[in-house]
Amino acid sequence: MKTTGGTDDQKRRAGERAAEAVDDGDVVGLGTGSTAAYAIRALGRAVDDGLDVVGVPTSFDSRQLAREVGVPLRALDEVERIDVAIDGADQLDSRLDAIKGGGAAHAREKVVDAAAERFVVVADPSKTAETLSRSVPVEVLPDARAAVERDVDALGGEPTLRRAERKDGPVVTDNGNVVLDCDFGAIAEPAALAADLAAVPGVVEHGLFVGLADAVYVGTDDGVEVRTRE
Ligand SMILES: O=C[C@H](O)[C@H](O)[C@H](O)COP(=O)(O)O
Repeated sequence: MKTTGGTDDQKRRAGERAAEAVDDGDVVGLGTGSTAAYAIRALGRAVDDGLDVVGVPTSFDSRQLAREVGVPLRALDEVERIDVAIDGADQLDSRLDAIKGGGAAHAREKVVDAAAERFVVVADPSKTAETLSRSVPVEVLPDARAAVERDVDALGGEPTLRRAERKDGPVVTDNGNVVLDCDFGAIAEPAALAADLAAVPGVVEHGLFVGLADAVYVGTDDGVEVRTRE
């Protein structure tokens, strides 16, 4: 499922630049995916050098990596605020709206990213687009799959159950649910589609992140392009 045309160096530049913007004493949302991982590793090095931060992980993988690199962790319900969240994206448009969930982590990511005072997306140039058009990952209660498929179809989408690669059967999220990748073609009104999907019974969370990002750091071959919400 995960596809990206970006290079590791582009992702590293974006992740490391975002980590540099973390201040002493910050509570940091730790996103999921290969780009956010560079930020987590950079934070680990900064902690070694004396930075005082607490990380709130968004997935099994981000928790594991943060532990490995020595970022102190708290669960979301153990912190009173999140100062900044750093997270990747599968596609981004010029309004900073995003599609996330290529790694099926979007439900917890959305809670953490939305709770953050400042949400920074880290990406490579292959993720940017004028209009969002990738399939939208939709996390669904397993028993509701068929009903949600019918509702997605009625909304003009084409749902496909995400299947595991090294196991028979579906991908099961960190929350015990399944994922429908829903192809809506070019998404002219992301906010309207986000509201429609959120209203479908059985949908736990969808991967449209509309109006949430404050800034996007796009790593390029020779630097980082910073875009902020106007
Ligand atoms: O579920 C996964 C997350 O939404 C990731 O942040 C997203 O898929 C981007 O990952 P990557 O940086 O590996 O392309």
